[in-house]
Amino acid sequence: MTADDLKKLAAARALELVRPGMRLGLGTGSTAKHFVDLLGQRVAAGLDVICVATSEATQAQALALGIRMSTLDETPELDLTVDGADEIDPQLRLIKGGGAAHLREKIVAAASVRMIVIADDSKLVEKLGRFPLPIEVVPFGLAATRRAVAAAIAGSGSAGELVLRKRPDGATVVTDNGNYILDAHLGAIEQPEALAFALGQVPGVVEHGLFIGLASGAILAGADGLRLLGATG
Ligand SMILES: O=C(CO)[C@H](O)[C@H](O)COP(=O)(O)O
Repeated sequence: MTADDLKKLAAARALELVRPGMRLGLGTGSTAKHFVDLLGQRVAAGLDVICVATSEATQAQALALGIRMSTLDETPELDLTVDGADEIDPQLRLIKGGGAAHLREKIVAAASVRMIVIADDSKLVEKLGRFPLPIEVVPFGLAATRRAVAAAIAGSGSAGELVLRKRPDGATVVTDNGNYILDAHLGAIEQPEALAFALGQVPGVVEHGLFIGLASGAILAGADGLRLLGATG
């Protein structure tokens, strides 16, 4: 099985959690895309749900599939969000934002009674940090914010290079919210909670990709089948 087959397997298992009338948060990325595709098939067959997207890309995909879309202003509480992740540790702490969508993803997850993570099992790590930690920052004052972010990282016991995220054509990546992404190459994050707190104190940081205490469960697909972490019933 390819990694993409595994992502689809995890997405299909998450679809079993969906009930008629649910208010759903729809994640972003290649794994979440499978979930939205499968949900679209169920909607075409008559399932009635209302959804909030975590990115413009997911919004466009869902609308094209005929899924009824709402906003957090109209629907401020969601029953279930299904989203991918870049890394998942055994305590269900996550790194997200590889697709630059972690600000909306975090807002949507926080508005949800449950957040279920779907991924292939290569995303499961003992310690977060091998994947660069995305930090969304406002363009104004970038150099000053960057220095403050570096100081916050050092002060919370981590170290590593900060790289302004670029597109393949060399242009700076701009998020759906008009901001930039600094990717922190940290290697291993020994104290995720301390780092999350420190980054949250930096003016100019809009949101970082550490998701702590947000995921209720994870569905991980591997060559040996599905592995469930936390509450996935
Ligand atoms: O956080 C995300 C986007 O901001 C994605 O969920 C994360 O990057 C995983 O993506 P994929 O399912 O394509 O591996």
